[in-house]
Amino acid sequence: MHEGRGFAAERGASALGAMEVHADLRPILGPDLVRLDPMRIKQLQSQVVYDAIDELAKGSAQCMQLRSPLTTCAKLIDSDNTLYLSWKYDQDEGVSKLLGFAKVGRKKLFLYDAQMQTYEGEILCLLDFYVHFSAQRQGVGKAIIDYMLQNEHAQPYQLALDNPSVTLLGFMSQKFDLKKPVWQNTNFVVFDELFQVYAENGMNAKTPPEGWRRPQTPRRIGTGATDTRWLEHAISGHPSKGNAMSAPVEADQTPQGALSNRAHQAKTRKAHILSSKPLW
Ligand SMILES: CC(=O)SCCNC(=O)CCNC(=O)[C@H](O)C(C)(C)COP(=O)(O)OP(=O)(O)OC[C@H]1O[C@@H](n2cnc3c(N)ncnc32)[C@H](O)[C@@H]1OP(=O)(O)O
Repeated sequence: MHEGRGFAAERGASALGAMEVHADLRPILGPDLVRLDPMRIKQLQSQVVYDAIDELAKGSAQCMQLRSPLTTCAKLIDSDNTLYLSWKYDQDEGVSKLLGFAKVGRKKLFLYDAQMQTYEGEILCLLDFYVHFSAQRQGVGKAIIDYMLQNEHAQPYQLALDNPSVTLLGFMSQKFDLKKPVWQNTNFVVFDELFQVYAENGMNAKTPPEGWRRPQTPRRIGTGATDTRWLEHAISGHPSKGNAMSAPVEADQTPQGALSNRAHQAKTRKAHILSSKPLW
């Protein structure tokens, strides 16, 4: 426990329970489900909260066997991503407990459907999602995602998942009835429903959503020339804010990290998931 900072950051299988802060965070965080965009995080000006979020995010990295966390407050402040945090104040114990979070951001993705038809659009991406192990399977994750979707004005099938774990795919199947993941070569996963809704609506493929323009040069993805469609449900965002996929990849670049970086993890996880019998 770091007494000077007023929080008890447990690691691994400690008995402390969810990430605990020996302080009442209600005046700082407000409600127990909270949307923290970069501006809000900057305005918090609370090292205790920053440290607590960073510790919780380390738990996520440990779970995914990553050498360094994908989420830190410092990185968030410098990004276009938003953190949805679940926490609670325990009056009896006088501690605030950080239970879990989802980090989302909008990215411009090129996607294949199951028939290898390509699509292009800005998609709401689930980039990091974690509930402390002591609070898992109690509805916290579902509450975070519901709150996030409501705030982002999105439906579950409109989400792209960044390198999802088997648990996350099971969660999406069980809680949102999304059972047909379509793996992309970028290691994002979208769901078949995304393309079905597009097809059912019979939209004119030549008409991009508002705020979009077609690529200036024809794109070639993989080996074949592609006929790119616009995703009807692409969410318009802020192209000027650098949501493009050319943004730096958060991966451990050291030689030791090479084997455990996210891309490597994703490849092995994807191979494992695709070669396994479905778990749900
Ligand atoms: C894009 C990415 O971030 S990929 C990484 C996703 N994160 C992880 O895999 C980290 C480890 N897992 C977790 O942190 C959590 O289990 C989460 C975030 C996936 C879900 O949060 P929870 O609070 O447990 O979710 P919630 O209680 O709302 O729903 C539980 C459902 O999730 C799935 N689930 C959660 N834990 C498990 C588990 N250990 N084994 C199998 N399924 C599980 C099941 O579908 C479960 O439904 P059930 O309990 O009715 O069987």
